[in-house]
Amino acid sequence: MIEIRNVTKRYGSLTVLHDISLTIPEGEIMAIVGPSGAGKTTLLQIAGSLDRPDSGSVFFDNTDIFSLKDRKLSEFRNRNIGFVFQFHQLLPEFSALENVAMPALIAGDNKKTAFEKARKLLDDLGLAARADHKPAQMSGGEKQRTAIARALINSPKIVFADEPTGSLDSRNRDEIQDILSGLRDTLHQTFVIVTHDPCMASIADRTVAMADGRITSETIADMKNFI
Ligand SMILES: Nc1ncnc2c1ncn2[C@@H]1O[C@H](COP(=O)(O)OP(=O)(O)OP(=O)(O)O)[C@@H](O)[C@H]1O
Repeated sequence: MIEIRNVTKRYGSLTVLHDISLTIPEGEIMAIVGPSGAGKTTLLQIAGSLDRPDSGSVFFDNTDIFSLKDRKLSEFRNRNIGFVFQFHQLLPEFSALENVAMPALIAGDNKKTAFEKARKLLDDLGLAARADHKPAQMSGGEKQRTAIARALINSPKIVFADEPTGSLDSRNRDEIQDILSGLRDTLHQTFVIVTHDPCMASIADRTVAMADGRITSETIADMKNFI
């Protein structure tokens, strides 16, 4: 269970998040939607510990993550949180297999274990034949599937995804959506996904709408439960 409590973020005189509180339930896909500039990415970055709030806190189970010093916070992030970005951010000089194995090696897995886990994930995501390819030798959809495998390798509590289908055509978008909802259904993987894509929001169990740095509604799929 992840809990965002009274988070405020300012850039100079601009307040981009106003006293946001939000609980992220385990095993669900939460979509965050809203117009450009609403603060979605800023909230994702803070919830994912990549950026610190000016006030407020983020709890992962009982850990107040921003009470950790930078090095401990990096370790915590690497073990517990996966990220998928709009542009895959794979390292160009490494193969798909090496890119996926990297967070496991950083977390302390030995090479054999890390590469076995990476190969299994690539197999599961239909990329067995691409394991030795570098990002430049893969399609956009394949790169994004590799990025998802990388996000999953340390069995994170949660995966944060910022516009994961934003750079893809509709066929690849459908494929990524199927993968994400499949991971939710089989592994109970928790996802928080910032998206402008209405189809992506349709696989969400819960949709949080933001505007001007505030949460304007929270809708649970099929229940039309607004706050
Ligand atoms: N590093 C920064 N320095 C100054 N202002 C910033 C910074 N990052 C974001 N902002 C501002 O904060 C506000 C919220 O930005 P954010 O990227 O969180 O919005 P968003 O809802 O994700 O938008 P989009 O859908 O366009 O990605 C915007 O007004 C943006 O210009």
